[in-house]
Amino acid sequence: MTDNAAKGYACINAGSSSIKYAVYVERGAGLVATAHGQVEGHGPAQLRTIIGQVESHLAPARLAAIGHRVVHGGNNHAGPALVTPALLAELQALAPLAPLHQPHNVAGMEAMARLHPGLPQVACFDTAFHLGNPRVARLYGLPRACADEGLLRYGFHGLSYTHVADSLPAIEPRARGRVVVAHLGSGASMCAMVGGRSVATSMGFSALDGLPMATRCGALDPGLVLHLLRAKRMTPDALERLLYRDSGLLGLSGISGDMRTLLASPDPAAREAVDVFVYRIARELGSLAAAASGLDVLVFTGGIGEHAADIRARVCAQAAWLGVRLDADANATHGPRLHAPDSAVAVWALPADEEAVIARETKQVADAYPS
Ligand SMILES: Nc1ncnc2c1ncn2[C@@H]1O[C@H](COP(=O)(O)OP(=O)(O)O)[C@@H](O)[C@H]1O
Ligand SMILES: CC(=O)OP(=O)(O)O
Ligand SMILES: [Mg+2]
Repeated sequence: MTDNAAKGYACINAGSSSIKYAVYVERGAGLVATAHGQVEGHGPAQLRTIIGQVESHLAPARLAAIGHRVVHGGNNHAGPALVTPALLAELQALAPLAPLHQPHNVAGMEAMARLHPGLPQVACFDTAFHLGNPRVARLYGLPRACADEGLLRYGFHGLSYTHVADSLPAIEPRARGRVVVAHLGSGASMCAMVGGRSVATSMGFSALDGLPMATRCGALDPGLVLHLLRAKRMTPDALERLLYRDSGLLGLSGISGDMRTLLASPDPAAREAVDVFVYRIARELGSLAAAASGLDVLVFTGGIGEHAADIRARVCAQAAWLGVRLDADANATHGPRLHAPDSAVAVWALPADEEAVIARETKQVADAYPS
């Protein structure tokens, strides 16, 4: 292999339940995916599997850089950044704010640095897409000093929203209007975009806020947290476990955090968990439409958003007041165009492809790096 070989990029997306990965190689002026995959869990064995997959799907390209999804970038990163020892320390310090993600994001970087010392690695931030939200959308009703310390809304799933913002103009004439995207996966959030930019989002300071998720609680009254600390004498660790791992669809159903399992279950508790999920999405949709001053386009993405026709139908039925009308046949076959001819709102189901955004951002940063 020579330096003239095309450049290849490995993309690593450590989510809460699994690691997704992809290999992209340069072809002409663009990037083409040669592999896309997912491994359950986050340990060294999973990283070894990914490394094997990357090596076998790279040739004849040479590995030019490795890109990582990083869930929390704090306030300092409005775009992707080269991984340095200082950046790693900064990302580690943010780990308590994203305990299901950040430790795995950092572990992936450290493992790849051991395997490929000197190879550029790039951090691609979920938070970057929302950093330009208006200040009123970022502030909590806390004393000003709290905001000055960084106690603000950040928002996540930004790589997925970037992918939607990038793909929508090719298929939807009103893509640059008032768009709400529902990213419904193991983690779930929603984002209002105007002109292709985020103006508000359902997640906040941490990836706990907003919608109930597979195992996370979603928005809570902070008074309830105080009650758990005081009256129930919960330790911070026990509280973290309750809110991040034992709540959401899993906690509500007592059965599973996996939507497929719940939809297949006749158990009333499974049905109620799904009811709460749908209800909260519909309420958040109204809130985000208010933040965007209206609704032109609604996009569903993520594992549930792409594949669960029943969930989409129920959310859209509750959004009839906004002018949403679904084409039942198109919805049953996952569109991607889902709206009926008389719908005031365009509705789409689009695949989540965070790895495509990681590849593009990684190339952009690595190309500027002296090799
Ligand atoms: N055909 C389907 N019908 C309903 N739910 C589905 C379907 N396929 C996947 N899902 C759900 O998607 C969720 C996982 O979404 P995904 O975006 O892959 O998650 P992650 O956040 O881990 O990346 C799970 O709840 C799973 O049950
Ligand atoms: C931010 C977040 O919740 O990510 P994921 O959906 O990958 O768990
Ligand atoms: Mg995900």
